[in-house]
Amino acid sequence: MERIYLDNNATTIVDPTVREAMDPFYCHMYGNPNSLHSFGIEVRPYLHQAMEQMYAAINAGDEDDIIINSCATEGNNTVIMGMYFSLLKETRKKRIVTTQLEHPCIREACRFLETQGVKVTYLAPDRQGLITPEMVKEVISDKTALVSVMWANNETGLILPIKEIAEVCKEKGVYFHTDAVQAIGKVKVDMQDVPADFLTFSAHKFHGPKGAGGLYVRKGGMLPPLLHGGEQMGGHRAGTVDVPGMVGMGKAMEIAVESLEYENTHVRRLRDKFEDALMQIDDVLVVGDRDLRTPNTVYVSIRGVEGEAMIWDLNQNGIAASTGSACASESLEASPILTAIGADKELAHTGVRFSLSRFTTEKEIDFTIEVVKKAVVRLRQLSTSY
Ligand SMILES: Cc1ncc(COP(=O)(O)O)c(CNc2co[nH]c2=O)c1O
Repeated sequence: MERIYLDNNATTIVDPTVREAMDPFYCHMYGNPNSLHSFGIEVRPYLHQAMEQMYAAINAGDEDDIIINSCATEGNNTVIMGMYFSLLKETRKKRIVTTQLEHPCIREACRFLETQGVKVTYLAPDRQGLITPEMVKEVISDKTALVSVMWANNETGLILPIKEIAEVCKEKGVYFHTDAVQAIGKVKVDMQDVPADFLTFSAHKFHGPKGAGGLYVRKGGMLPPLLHGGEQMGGHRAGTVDVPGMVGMGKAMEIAVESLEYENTHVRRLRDKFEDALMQIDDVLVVGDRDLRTPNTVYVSIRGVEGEAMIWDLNQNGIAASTGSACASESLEASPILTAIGADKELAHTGVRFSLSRFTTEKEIDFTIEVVKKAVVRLRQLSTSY
């Protein structure tokens, strides 16, 4: 059988339709959009179309901004560092509230600001693995400059109550940022319904190209640029625009929103079929209520089976999964989410994440179920603790 890719929360295949849309901008229409001659002018309508697709995909207001950048790591750093230079340095607002669930690019940016004298609160998830609006309300003060909470967790797929958290922040007059990397294309993202001030996304998470990302800034949101230089993106992000990347991201975002129904029916059905099969195995813990998770993700702990050992076994059978965020896959620390929900230390090291996509087939899921069952038997026989 062909290799099976079940690590879509790490990155996704570029949709062939997206690739087709990108192709002309490598060797045919390759001008710099800032150039005044025909080579530059001819690409601009395609960038405008891409912007229109992105605005429509998240229902952004006409006076809101979407700043095109290289990835969500850049977008998240732009928000965190931008807050520091626009608010934290100059005003009495010296605090940031975020969570222990965030991706390393949020946590590490906050840790850097702590070395600059900023006080950061890292909220711990509850026993269900969630951050609640009440938790945020409790720690917000008149010194809080920014609250940053991810829309959906990359390891477990757990969806956080972003609308309610954004409403708490609006009521308190505190800027709110959400990292929506794992939400776009999986749940509805509507900026007229969710009063977030900033939102970040990354094209390679929804079948667009790697190296393209976006930062939504609601009208009136002031953020200094992270990258200084030319006048691109209205001075909000210097650097020659990645034309094929931006065209690809716009097309991918349009398709991702059109595919929401498919993700939440067909992909969800395959995920649930896989999860039901996992639950037939003794001493297995699946993190989070499946109705509170993105439709493509299942994070499972199998007692007596080290996460890395399972990943190796799967890989030997041509199946790609992960122990969690690839950005942190080298760290052998226990998962904070498993620790927070009360999983014992042994279980907290056994997490394996499977993340499907609209390209996953039922045949692939059926094959993976058989491989996992055999791997559990084999690895438990080798275990000294099971
Ligand atoms: C929630 C979240 N935020 C930010 C990022 C960083 O995005 P990038 O800058 O485009 O790379 C990721 C990537 N998450 C993962 C990358 O590999 N496995 C993952 O779970 C993510 O899942």
